[in-house]
Amino acid sequence: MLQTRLACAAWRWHTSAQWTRHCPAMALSSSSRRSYVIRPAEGKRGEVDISMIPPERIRNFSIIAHIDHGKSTLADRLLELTGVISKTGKNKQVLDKLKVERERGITVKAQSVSMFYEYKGQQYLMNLIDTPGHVDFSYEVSRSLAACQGTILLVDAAQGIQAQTVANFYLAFGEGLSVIPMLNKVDLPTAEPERAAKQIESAFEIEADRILKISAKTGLGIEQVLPAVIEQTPPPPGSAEKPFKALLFDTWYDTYVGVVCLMAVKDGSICRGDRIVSSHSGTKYEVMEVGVMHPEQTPTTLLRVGQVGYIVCNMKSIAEAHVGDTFYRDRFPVEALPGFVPAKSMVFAGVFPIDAGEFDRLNESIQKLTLNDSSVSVHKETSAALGQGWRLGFLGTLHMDVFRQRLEEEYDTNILITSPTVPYQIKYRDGTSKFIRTPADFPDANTMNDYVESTMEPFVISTLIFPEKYLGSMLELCTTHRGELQNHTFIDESRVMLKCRLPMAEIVTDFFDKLKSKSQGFASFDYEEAGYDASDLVKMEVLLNGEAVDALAAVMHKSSVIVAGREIASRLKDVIRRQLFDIIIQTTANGKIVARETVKQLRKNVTAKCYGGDITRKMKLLNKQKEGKKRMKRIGKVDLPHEAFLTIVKRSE
Ligand SMILES: Nc1nc2c(ncn2[C@@H]2O[C@H](COP(=O)(O)OP(=O)(O)OP(=O)(O)O)[C@@H](O)[C@H]2O)c(=O)[nH]1
Repeated sequence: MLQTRLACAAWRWHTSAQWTRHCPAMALSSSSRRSYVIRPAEGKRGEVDISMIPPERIRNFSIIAHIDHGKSTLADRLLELTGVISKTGKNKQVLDKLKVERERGITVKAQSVSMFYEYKGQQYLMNLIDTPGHVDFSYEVSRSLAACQGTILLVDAAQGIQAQTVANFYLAFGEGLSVIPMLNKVDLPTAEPERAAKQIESAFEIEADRILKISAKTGLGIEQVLPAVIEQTPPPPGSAEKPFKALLFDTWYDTYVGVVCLMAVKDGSICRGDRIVSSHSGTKYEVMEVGVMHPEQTPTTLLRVGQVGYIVCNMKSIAEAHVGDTFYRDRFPVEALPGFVPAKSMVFAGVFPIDAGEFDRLNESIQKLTLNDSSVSVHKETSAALGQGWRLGFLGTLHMDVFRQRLEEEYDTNILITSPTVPYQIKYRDGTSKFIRTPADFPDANTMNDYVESTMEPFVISTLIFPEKYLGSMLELCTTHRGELQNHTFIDESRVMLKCRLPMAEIVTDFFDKLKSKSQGFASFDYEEAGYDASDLVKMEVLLNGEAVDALAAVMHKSSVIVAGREIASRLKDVIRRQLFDIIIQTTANGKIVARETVKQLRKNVTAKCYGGDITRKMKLLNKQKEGKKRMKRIGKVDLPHEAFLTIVKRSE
């Protein structure tokens, strides 16, 4: 420990020109050497010590692309090429570590990995950050880009440019990153690399002859990828002589070591035993471990300027890790980095434990999971129907669904989640305003006119890219969702890019499903926020046997009330099981009843069909019924299944 500390201290005295000669690694015992020596690719000679790599030979880069264009598969090939994982032929999206990612085949969490690569006789440290493609996770992309100097823009040669290709290109361009264009999937019979290259040329003003053509699946052209990254990405800026300064850009919770912070070191170096300070809170911490992802957490002696690695320090509470925070060495304060614009929640949903006794455990699970996903906002909420819970804010409905799945699978929780709603804004006559995250807080229809000046809803500018033959149906889709066409342009002879201003609430419902079905899967879609506008909003309430259920209330545009009111009542009728009494379902808006349905009473004896005395069969049926009841919530006298709370969001044509 002391040895490491001395080595680290000695290290700081050396200029970058002297560093190889006086590398502290040389002073360490062979046992401590093991912790920072990483083997290069199979068949290559020797071992590589990460502290031996000067910043000029570090490249921090990411891969950005539209969903499914092959980022994670390309990452697999690069990890194989550099010997981080062996070439078994079985590696599939190795960096998609979460169960939810493997099940859904999508990346939801950016992952970083350090690799060594020999180029022109020199060892390079290549830090790759694999990012998600879906718009709901673009916050992960923008945070990751802050740790990089270059990015591979990957485009499927068969599909060409899609909506998220455009959005991610502009994110990288805005960050000033060097963009390395590549066409993937050239092995596909449907690939049209020349056409896709032309699209890249016309949309992003990138010369077609700069674009590499590869197949991440077959490995074709893979050997050109890292040389292109080295040639086209500048080394990380920063100085070895300046005091330590690092950007915290990701965190997660590790069962063994607790809070792990992923940092990009902007200046100086840090090692175990050092004391660091958070610019955000001023709290001091002792560094317990530093290391790189290779692909798992691999301890190293130090992290130095230009590197991307993790730090474990004695953070007691998970709330202390503030993504975007700048850390510096105790007694060597630095100017804080600008950090990140906080993620803005676009949809909110209530989360409640099915069993109220589970509240504390669920609270802890939510805290741990939000540490791994800082874009989720958390507020406590109490519902008359569902008791104590939380109102969580997400970046979109896929984000919400992934969070729910992770909460249930990784933390073994049994939760009830309500229909998502967008944040509405209420402007009052006294000049004040308020954001409404839950429909239950929407002003009462009877008294609203006395004190409310206007109700506002959030809008987005959406980008749709699709083959020309779908132009008519795409325009119709936008107008039926209260969209306002802004413009449309051709990105090549037969593909259209359409920009349209839409209320965010329309996207939360079923816009994406309809887009896919109306374009037979050929349209892609992305959006960015575009502020608030006044809108004629109404609160719809649901009454069960005359009792309003706050957790089922929804806010909607006046024009949707009749259709939505009928649909909600009829969907609830479909999902509520018959009980020992009639259940009257009513939907109301502005104090008027919009629709009414009845679930007729039924005495249900699940074992009735079991003639004879087969007790095991009876038990099986009773257990099955009990299992179903676990997901029920009793509202007054009525048992509501989980699906009842999600009926508000779905809408048919
Ligand atoms: N034929 C062919 N298929 C490929 C190639 N690269 C990737 N794929 C396939 O394309 C699908 C998506 O690949 P991923 O690597 O998961 O794509 P991704 O961009 O990481 O996806 P997200 O992270 O969810 O955005 C998988 O079924 C891959 O096997 C390629 O070069 N050729």
